[in-house]
Amino acid sequence: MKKIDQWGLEVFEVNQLTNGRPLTCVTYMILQKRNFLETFKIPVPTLLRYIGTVEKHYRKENYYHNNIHAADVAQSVHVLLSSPVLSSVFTDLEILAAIFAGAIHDVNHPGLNNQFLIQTMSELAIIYNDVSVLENHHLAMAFKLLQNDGCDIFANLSKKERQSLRKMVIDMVLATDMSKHMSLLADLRTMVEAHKFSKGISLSINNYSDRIKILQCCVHCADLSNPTKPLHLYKEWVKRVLEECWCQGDKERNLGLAVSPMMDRHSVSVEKSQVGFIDFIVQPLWETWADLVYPDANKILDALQENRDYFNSKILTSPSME
Ligand SMILES: COc1ccc(C2=NN(C3CCN(C(=O)CN4C(=O)CCC4=O)CC3)C(=O)[C@@H]3CC=CC[C@H]23)cc1OC
Ligand SMILES: [Mg+2]
Ligand SMILES: [Zn+2]
Repeated sequence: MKKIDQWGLEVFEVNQLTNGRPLTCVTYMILQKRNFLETFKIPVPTLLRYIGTVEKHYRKENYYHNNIHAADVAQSVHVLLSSPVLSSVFTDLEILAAIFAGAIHDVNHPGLNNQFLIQTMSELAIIYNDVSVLENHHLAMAFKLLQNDGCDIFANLSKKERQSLRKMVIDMVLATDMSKHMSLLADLRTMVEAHKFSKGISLSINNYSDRIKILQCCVHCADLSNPTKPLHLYKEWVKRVLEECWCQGDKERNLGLAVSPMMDRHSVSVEKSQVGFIDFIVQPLWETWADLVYPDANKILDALQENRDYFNSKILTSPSME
């Protein structure tokens, strides 16, 4: 756990070493490291009870959207917000909100995406009227669990702090809905461009909409950070996300629904889909983030490029190669 501050934490080892409680361990370590247990008067038993309950509400049967992914995203948010360029930009409350958002952002994920839940008129889609169905569910579940006996980790925050934290967490988790990706990226690009003109002035942002935009991008970057991690970790995440997608594809096929491209175990090219995912989604986002925190994310960008080249080199260019 000495590596809690490093990019590329061996989160699958942490899962083994903690008997399947990586989220509880990682969240405790991060809050302890940042002295947030004292700052926000969070009793350790309350934290362990709450985050332990949240961890239990992640579905272990999911190959990808499980408690290990949550631990990975929370820890990635922690490292991103430790970036020197961002030091003294955000308040402790904002950082607590972002780490909390990372920890709970996929809680009780059913292993199916919004499109499937909407198409099959699932109970969740009915409850949330087809709008960011999963993300609304994760938020509602996380805040509901706070009301369990002895679980209110924010009991000693002021009313104003609790309201502010709740709004920021809602804004951050709703922004992990991939349907918001393009608009979030466009806003981040606009801010980075504006910041370039105020060259030299450290990132000073005093309005909520700009501050929350950067925090939303931070959690979104963490959620899309698999391709920026050491290759052995990235490959494990690829295996897991495909297994989960293929299970959905099997359900779609059995229901006579159109099988989404990435979900069809009989047709997807693993390598091609990773190169496409990086080129269309991951690289543009991380390039913009790296611009914002220049030069702090350069090594992450290099790792992303190396991983892209690895998968690109594995694409079978001609049948003779097979
Ligand atoms: C480790 O590998 C992955 C990890 C997460 C995801 C997620 N994917 N998604 C969307 C699926 C549909 N999308 C795409 O098809 C993107 N894309 C192309 O444009 C060309 C090829 C390709 O894959 C956008 C992302 C999610 O919504 C998941 C939930 C939230 C965040 C990322 C997750 C995808 C991964 O590998 C493709
Ligand atoms: Mg999600
Ligand atoms: Zn996620």
